[in-house]
Amino acid sequence: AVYTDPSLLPNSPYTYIVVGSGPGGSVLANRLSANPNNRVLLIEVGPSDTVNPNIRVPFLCTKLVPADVSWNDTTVPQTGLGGRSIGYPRGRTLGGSSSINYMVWTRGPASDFNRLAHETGDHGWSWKSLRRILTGVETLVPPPDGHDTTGEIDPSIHGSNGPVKISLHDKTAFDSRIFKATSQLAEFPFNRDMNSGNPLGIGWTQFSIGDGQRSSASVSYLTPVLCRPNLDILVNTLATKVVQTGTQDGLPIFRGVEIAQSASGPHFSRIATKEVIIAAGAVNTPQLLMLSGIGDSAELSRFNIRTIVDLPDVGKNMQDHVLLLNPFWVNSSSTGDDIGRDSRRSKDGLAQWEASHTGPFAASVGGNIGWFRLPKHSSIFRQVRDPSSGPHAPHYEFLTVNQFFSSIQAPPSTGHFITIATIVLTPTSRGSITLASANPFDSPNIDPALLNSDFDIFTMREAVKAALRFVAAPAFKDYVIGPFGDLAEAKTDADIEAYVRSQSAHVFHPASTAYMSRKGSKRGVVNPDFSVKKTIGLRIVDGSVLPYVPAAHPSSNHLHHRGASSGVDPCQ
Ligand SMILES: Cc1cc2nc3c(=O)[nH]c(=O)nc-3n(C[C@H](O)[C@H](O)[C@H](O)COP(=O)(O)OP(=O)(O)OC[C@H]3O[C@@H](n4cnc5c(N)ncnc54)[C@H](O)[C@@H]3O)c2cc1C
Repeated sequence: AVYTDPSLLPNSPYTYIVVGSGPGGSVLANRLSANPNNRVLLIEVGPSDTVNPNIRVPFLCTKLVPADVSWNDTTVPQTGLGGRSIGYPRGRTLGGSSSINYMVWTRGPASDFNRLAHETGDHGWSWKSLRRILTGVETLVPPPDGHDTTGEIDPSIHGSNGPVKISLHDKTAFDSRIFKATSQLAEFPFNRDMNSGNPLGIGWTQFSIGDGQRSSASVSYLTPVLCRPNLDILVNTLATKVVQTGTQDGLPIFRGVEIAQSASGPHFSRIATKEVIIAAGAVNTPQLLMLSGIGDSAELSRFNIRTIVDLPDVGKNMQDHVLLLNPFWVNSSSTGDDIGRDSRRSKDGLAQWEASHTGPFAASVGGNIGWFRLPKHSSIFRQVRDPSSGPHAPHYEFLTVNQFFSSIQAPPSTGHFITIATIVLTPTSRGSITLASANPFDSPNIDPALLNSDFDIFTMREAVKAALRFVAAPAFKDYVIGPFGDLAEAKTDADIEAYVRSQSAHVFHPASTAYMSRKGSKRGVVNPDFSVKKTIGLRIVDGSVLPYVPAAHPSSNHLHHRGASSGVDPCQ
């Protein structure tokens, strides 16, 4: 059942309490409640994902930030961005960020998983071990326009019975030019399926969209099991603290959770008989740990919080992908620009989606993706060790959008555009989450340290130059007119660097703030089985545990946690 008031929760004890309902928490709540002997409580601070009807409509994904279902946070000033603070949205509703994200579905390179297996000493994390699970979470369905996708995806590496529906998007005129360009420029080869473990090249984007609708973690893992009598979901309620309930073999047991709906309102506590699992995401998980006395003792004492477990790496090692949106003028009226400008077309598009879940509103942004490496002999490698996980792992990404797209520059009222987003995938900058106050209802200090290293700025600069080379392919002759705005003025490396620093933002992929290390290692926050070091009864299962932000869009990676479902048994 779904509860909106903590005072109405049943009194009988829960076996597991899960905090946060993003991809990490939803999968866990589903899997644990599949066993009828477990009683599971899932706590989410945001409302049900049914409160905002735009969540279901793929094209409206850019309208969910900030909204009633997103955290409205900003970063601390970012030195690498010329001192700007930028918005730092995450989902704040059932499904977490998977309910507001852009639904790009990527597994990442095999070597990312193999590096995790190697560094944690746990072979279960290897690509070979996880491949079956990666396939098992998906059901590949036709695109909204039903076109023949032969040659655009390799169905043999995708699932047909998993909870998350995935699909390609409808074809556009821009797509055919992109694929022509891949046959003309050796630097940008075609890759039929980037989810094979070797993503290098340009291919069709796969989306967690099924039958024209968002297939979020909530839709895939919670909705089918809402009627399980042993699963309670509490929304609109913040977990303010995990609470020590005892000691065993000298280690603190954390099986208690304190919850509240406002700082001044009543606080309640619940106890799990087996475990508390934190899945509050890479920003809020370290905050919750620190508020609970788990973290760097020096940091905690600044807020008069008694240290129960001294784990200095809590909140450290923060990583995120840097994003730069590069719009180009084009000589074509078949872009998505007019839909945003013309309310009649927009109304018609929405009406078509409502009637049949087809048309422009059935698509997200980012029709094609390219994954690339810096050349081996790049000067930066004389100074910095290659931070990628292996020779088949990318350093940067292109994401193509068939319209003007920018979070910084206002959309022009006339003209037609394409946008090539360039993204740094292997940042060497490391940021942090620190407490701003001891009040759990206050946001923490968010410092992703974007573009804070020579490698990151070098890579973004080279990615922009690669995008300029790409649109110079013969396939775009008479189509791409030229770069829009500040990029048009950037002629030298120094100009491009200034452009990069003034226009970059992040691509909403915070990670690594409670990272995993070998069992017994003094570094890190969790062991390879997600248990929090030096504690009993407490685990973390979300993006914060990954030691490196994946060279991919990470939502799908999160679902790959071992134990993720291959199929969900709906309640009868
Ligand atoms: C705008 C946007 C676009 C994105 N686009 C893509 C994309 O196209 N493809 C992709 O793969 N990834 C994308 N991502 C990233 C992806 O969605 C995240 O990496 C993923 O959802 C992280 O999962 P998580 O379980 O770690 O945390 P989250 O999804 O952030 O979930 C955490 C949940 O915990 C809740 N919570 C936090 N603190 C508490 C507390 N104390 N008590 C109770 N509840 C709490 C939050 O409200 C939230 O619902 C995007 C993200 C955003 C924001």
